[in-house]
Amino acid sequence: MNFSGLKDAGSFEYWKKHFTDLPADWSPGRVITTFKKRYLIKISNGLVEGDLSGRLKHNAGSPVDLPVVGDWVAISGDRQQVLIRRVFPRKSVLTRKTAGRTFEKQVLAANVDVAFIVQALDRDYNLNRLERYMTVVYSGNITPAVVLNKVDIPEEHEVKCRFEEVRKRFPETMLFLVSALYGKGIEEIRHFLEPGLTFCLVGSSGVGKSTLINAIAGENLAETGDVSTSTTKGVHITSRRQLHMLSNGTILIDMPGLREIGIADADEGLNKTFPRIFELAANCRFDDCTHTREPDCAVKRAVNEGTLDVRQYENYMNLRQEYKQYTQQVMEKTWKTSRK
Ligand SMILES: Nc1nc2c(ncn2[C@@H]2O[C@H](COP(=O)(O)OP(=O)(O)OP(=O)(O)O)[C@@H](O)[C@H]2O)c(=O)[nH]1
Ligand SMILES: [Zn+2]
Repeated sequence: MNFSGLKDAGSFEYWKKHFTDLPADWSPGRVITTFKKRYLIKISNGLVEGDLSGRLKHNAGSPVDLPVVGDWVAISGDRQQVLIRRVFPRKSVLTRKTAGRTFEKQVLAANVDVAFIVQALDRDYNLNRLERYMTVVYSGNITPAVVLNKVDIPEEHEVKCRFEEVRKRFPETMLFLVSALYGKGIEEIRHFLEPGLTFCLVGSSGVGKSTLINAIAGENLAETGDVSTSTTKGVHITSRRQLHMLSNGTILIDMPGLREIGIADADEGLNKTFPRIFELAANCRFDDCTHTREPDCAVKRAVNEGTLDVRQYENYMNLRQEYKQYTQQVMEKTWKTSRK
């Protein structure tokens, strides 16, 4: 397969090895955005629009198997009709349980290296929600970084306080204090970006993700979502889930504000987000301790002794419960389907 000319769509070394024996007329590409049932794909010499091949649609076990922004795919055809033949194995995924009472898993983006979790230092700031996002990001095999935006709004001491709070909770995680609107902290973020890697921005609506993308890129990328129309036959993209290729070789994926990000995959994510609880749990008397009523529970003991923040414990228990509910529902659904 010819990967040359795709460097600006991200590092593809990982996928190269998986796809050495594909038909000669297939070529690689990366999904830039999806709209309705069509896909915009970056290929070695430009952008093309494509559909799913019948076989790919037919073989997809669930919507999770269909391409999303960031996916590396194999395509065939010419510019008249491009078909996506295969989705390459994903290195990482940003997933969530879909909003509402359904228990569907939704893949929001694939092959993201680093996720900037953006919170605004106005009413949006919430440590519990930050832990929720951390869990989702870690679970998807993505490295988190935290951006506290709108530092121009609160008093200086409040900014400092929030900074310390997040730093203390996540000492290993990159943390940026930013005012996207006034350009503060943008240079630090640019410095952190790495050519070839894929970054995405997640966070609630209105925290300033689009403003931040534009500030980082130094141009208005996120507002209109336009892509080079000369190579896409004038397609106008309105999707907010879009991959931008910056001039320094970094890839940035813009995400719409998420009202709700339910926990779908979490085991690893919870352990990484709450490493202290994970460590403590190793000393509980029972291996399957639920850290509620069992005797000799090291987690509860730490809460009672004041060495583990009770708020952190409660948030952990909530997220864990949510994850359990999700897996239970999935199991029930699978069981019902298998009996049909
Ligand atoms: N004061 C202040 N306002 C900001 C800052 N960054 C963004 N805003 C404002 O916050 C509002 C929302 O910004 P957006 O960039 O659209 O937020 P978003 O996260 O992309 O929102 P969604 O598109 O709904 O997901 C706009 O009015 C911005 O001008 C900042 O650093 N300081
Ligand atoms: Zn326990």
